[in-house]
Amino acid sequence: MIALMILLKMQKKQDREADVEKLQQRDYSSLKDASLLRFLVDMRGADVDDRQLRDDLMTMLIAGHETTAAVLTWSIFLLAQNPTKMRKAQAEIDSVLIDGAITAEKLKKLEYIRLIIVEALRLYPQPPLLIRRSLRPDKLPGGYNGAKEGYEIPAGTDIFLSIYNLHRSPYFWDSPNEFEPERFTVPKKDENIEGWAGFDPDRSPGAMYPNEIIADFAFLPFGGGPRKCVGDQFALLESTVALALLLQKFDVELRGSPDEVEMVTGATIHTKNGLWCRLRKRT
Ligand code: HEM
Repeated sequence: MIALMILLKMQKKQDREADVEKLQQRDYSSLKDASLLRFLVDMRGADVDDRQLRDDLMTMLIAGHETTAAVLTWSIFLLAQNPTKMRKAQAEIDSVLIDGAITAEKLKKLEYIRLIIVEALRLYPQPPLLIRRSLRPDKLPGGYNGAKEGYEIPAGTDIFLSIYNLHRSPYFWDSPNEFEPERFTVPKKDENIEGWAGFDPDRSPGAMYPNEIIADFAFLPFGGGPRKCVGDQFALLESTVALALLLQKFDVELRGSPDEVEMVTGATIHTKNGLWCRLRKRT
């Protein structure tokens, strides 16, 4: 943290010497010290205090780093227990990444890899809880099997939405605890669940992943509404590249039983003692 504060001071000092218009037109690709911190300092201007900058940086680190690390961990955990699905993923990778570097075009074609990642987010949502505080008194609808008259919410109430439970609810999902990336390719009717419109990919044509609109908010891998994740597309691309490059080169097995990999929850769901694997180079 001290190192971070020193870095902040150095970056802010440089800004005082630059003029504002030049800052706004700054070409980051040609900058010697291009970094997220540099960008935040530029955009926030000289008035912002160190605490705010530190908080912004921590938000980006936690929001963008822990979450992506967690989804990759659980994707590997699930694949290692499902060798048939791992081979299916590798067949897709082998047919798409034939030679040369990964390009945007090739990435688009790694559809099964993306489904694996979002299925891992269904089973292990990051974060597992979304939290809201009501600013005004409100009334929430009772929902399916809930109180007919709905729920009064006094001002100042903290509301915890368990996305973990929503994503494993038998109302919305067949075999909810099973790892089944293929489930997202099939539309699902509303199953007479009052207030739910079912799962319909036609609701968001061309979407990069089965999003909250397609699932009518039964699936919130990146949240929804005004506070939805700003990094969803980037996160999915980044995770696809990482997972594809790993599976292209290695077969992965768990070292030990899956039950030994205990979940610990906080801002994200992570493993208690890491995910110990045996990697075998593919021939
Ligand atoms: C797999 C990776 C990721 C997952 C699962 C994820 C998930 C989420 C979720 C569920 C929210 C909504 C939180 C809420 O409603 O309270 C959120 C917000 C946010 N995410 Fe992500 N995220 C990921 C990656 C990223 C990346 C890579 C970045 C930045 C580059 C990022 C930046 C943010 C920010 C800044 C917010 C707050 C948006 C706001 O409140 O206006 N996330 N993320």
